[in-house]
Amino acid sequence: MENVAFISLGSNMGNRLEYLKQAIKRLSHCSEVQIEKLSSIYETEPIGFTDQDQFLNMVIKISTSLSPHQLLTLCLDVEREIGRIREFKWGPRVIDLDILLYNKENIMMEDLQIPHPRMNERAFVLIPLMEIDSMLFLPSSNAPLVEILDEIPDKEGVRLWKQINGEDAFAPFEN
Ligand SMILES: Nc1ncnc2c1ncn2[C@@H]1O[C@H](COP(=O)(O)OP(=O)(O)OP(=O)(O)O)[C@@H](O)[C@H]1O
Ligand SMILES: Nc1nc2c(c(=O)[nH]1)N=C(CO)CN2
Repeated sequence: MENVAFISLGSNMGNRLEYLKQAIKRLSHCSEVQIEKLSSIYETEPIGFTDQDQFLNMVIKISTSLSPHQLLTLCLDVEREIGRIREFKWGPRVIDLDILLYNKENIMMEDLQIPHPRMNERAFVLIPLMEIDSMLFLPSSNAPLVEILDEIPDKEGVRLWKQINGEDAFAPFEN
């Protein structure tokens, strides 16, 4: 499949690991998506709205024949199928899927911005993303993401929770 995308996953309600696993399984069941790599899973302090439970966060690399908007629709469908209910902005969620990067494209639409507009402020996104590919640049700005991560003050709030080395989408979840 000709396109490469990176997706951030997060969950801070219920069986967080199970929800991450379900989301990856549902993405992989799409014939136009191939899971290429998974980061480890990190337990992270909530950012933005802090009065909520800690998250589990990770990032996955996929290859896909879906367009950016088709990929967004798939991510929103997966969130809805798993049972995400949006009560308020940045509130608790069983699952959240954010498209971080899609090839080297810059997309600025009302319902879709890629690169994700807040990814360069978030250690809970950049740490797992750099684990997958430390050579990534922010499209158009030519800024290496590893240097952007160095500038983020609060990296203590992101702690390794489950080391994942496999490139198989589910093996790391089975043990
Ligand atoms: N790159 C993107 N990935 C996912 N959703 C996006 C993206 N850009 C824009 N959106 C839009 O954001 C809307 C709201 O997303 P959501 O409620 O999950 O925000 P959030 O994840 O809680 O907050 P944040 O966007 O700061 O991570 C989605 O319906 C979608 O249309
Ligand atoms: N630690 C952490 N904080 C967040 C997260 C998240 O996934 N992890 N997602 C948010 C909105 O997308 C807001 N704050």
